[in-house]
Amino acid sequence: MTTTAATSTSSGATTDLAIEVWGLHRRYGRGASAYHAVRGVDLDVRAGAVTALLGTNGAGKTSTLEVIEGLASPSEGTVRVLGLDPVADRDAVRARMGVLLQRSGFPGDLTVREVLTMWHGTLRAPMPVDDVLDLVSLGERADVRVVSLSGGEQRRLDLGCTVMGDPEVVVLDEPTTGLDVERRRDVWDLVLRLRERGRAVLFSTHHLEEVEELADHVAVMHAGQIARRGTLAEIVEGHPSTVRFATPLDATGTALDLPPLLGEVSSRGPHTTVRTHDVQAALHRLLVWADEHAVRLDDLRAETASLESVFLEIAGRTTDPTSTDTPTETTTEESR
Ligand SMILES: Nc1ncnc2c1ncn2[C@@H]1O[C@H](COP(=O)(O)OP(=O)(O)OP(=O)(O)O)[C@@H](O)[C@H]1O
Repeated sequence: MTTTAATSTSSGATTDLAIEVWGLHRRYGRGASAYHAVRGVDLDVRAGAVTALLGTNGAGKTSTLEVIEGLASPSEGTVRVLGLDPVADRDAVRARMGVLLQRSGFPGDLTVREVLTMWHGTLRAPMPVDDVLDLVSLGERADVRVVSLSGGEQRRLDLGCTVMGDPEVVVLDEPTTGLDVERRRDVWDLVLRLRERGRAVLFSTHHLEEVEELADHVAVMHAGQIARRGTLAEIVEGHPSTVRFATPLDATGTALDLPPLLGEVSSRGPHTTVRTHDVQAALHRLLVWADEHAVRLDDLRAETASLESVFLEIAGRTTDPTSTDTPTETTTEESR
């Protein structure tokens, strides 16, 4: 069965947006000591697509997801899940949304099968317990008590409960935390299967490779805001590539004058970095210049823009291995 969630807008038109967030703010506490964790987030999550909320620790991912999950009200802004308010219409939304929290609280003395059977009883049209055990590879652990499960097994049990009701919308807060590489891949497969079935999946993560593997759309969150969003290609597009090399010196140890290199050139300690939108031309100019001047370029490296370079820049760091040094010079050379 493949279904696509379609919800009605206020104008009566249908949309394939399963989750819509406009101008979301979330503050903890009141008055002068309030902490403003989410600062004007807009987000769309489509049916039949996987959306990643990628962010550093404390970026505000969980604070945002909790509002979408109906566990907290927005301080400001609007959230709609399948066209409904997840707090005011909580019962209607919960029947159609599966949620994986960062931590679950199943009683430790219940077995895996007992937990799944208990959860089964709370859902309208659940999958059989044995199917869920297979789906999350816990068949052989069915009679083990929750307290004796490893962290990864507990995570898979949580995930089993999340998908047992075959929800139209699935929200996963860091679904692969604590899982080894093999189990992480199992979760990825599960997410992709949900997408094939037309489900809308929103997950938060710190893992770049998880985003690259799974996400159709990415929202990069930092300091309570969405710093960038779009497809992976859209996010990376427009971000400069880098060329790095040990700063060439003359016999007296003075840095040689470089040719125009089609980008922003900066020197940190013994290295020079060029950030450019035309890495091939910049490299060509550099190598021709080095040949003509009989200069050897040590530690020469070229790196095209990637999700990692975008993410690290947003997080306020750089991929430059010499970045702990103090910058000594920055010039923009397009105009030369
Ligand atoms: N109940 C709370 N009271 C006060 N501050 C809070 C509360 N919950 C979260 N915060 C703060 O809000 C900010 C955002 O936290 P949140 O858990 O949403 O971030 P996150 O992106 O999910 O981080 P992580 O990846 O580490 O889970 C953090 O600075 C956090 O300390």
